[in-house]
Amino acid sequence: MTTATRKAGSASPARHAAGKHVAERLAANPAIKRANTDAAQIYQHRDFLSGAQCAALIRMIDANRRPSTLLSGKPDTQFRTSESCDMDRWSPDVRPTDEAIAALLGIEPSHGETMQGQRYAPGQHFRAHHDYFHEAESYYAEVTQAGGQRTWTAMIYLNEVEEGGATWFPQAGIRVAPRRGLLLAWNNMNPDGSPNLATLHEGMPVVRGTKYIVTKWFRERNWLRD
Ligand SMILES: O=C(O)CCC(=O)C(=O)O
Ligand SMILES: [Fe+2]
Repeated sequence: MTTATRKAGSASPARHAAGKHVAERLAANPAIKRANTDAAQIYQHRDFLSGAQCAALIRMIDANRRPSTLLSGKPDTQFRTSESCDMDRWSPDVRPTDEAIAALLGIEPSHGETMQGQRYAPGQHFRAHHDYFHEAESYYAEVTQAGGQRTWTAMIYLNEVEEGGATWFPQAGIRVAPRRGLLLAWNNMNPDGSPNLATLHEGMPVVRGTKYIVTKWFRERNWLRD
């Protein structure tokens, strides 16, 4: 199966350019390892954050968590059972990490949505989904008004989980276990800038322990208004 056959929406020059630019930058970084698949562009960076930085973000998530929501407002409450926390991007505890992620990928910080923290207790999960917006969904026009389509996702595991909680890409055949400080990033688009079906992924249930991550989604254009 080639990536070219796995489209789920329109291509775009901006998405194509973002894919190429970021992939070239990551390929040139010796700290980055590409996952062993052609189905999607998936990358890892170990120890992207220090233990102290992870601990500070965990404290913030614990203090501000609320039930996670879904874009589509799906009535299925079992789809995403974790808790989330919107982080203040201008806070001195958040901004350096926020900007370091953007710099690693080579994307303007203004294309990034507000960083979110996620917390999964035993049994909690985020079922298989795409991070890009589906063109056929009723929410599409509204959510793409600021910034357009989502291009890259970056997430960082903030702690070790005793059992479970891996991030699984069933179609790309990649499974990543939580490890403190590990950054995982992927392009939600195909090289031509169309949504890549094979980026389907799932936050598998935590079995023992608690999983903490931060997630950052980037857009093809400015998401932040001046
Ligand atoms: O928890 C995970 O491993 C995946 C999280 C995720 O897919 C997301 O936040 O979009
Ligand atoms: Fe996701």
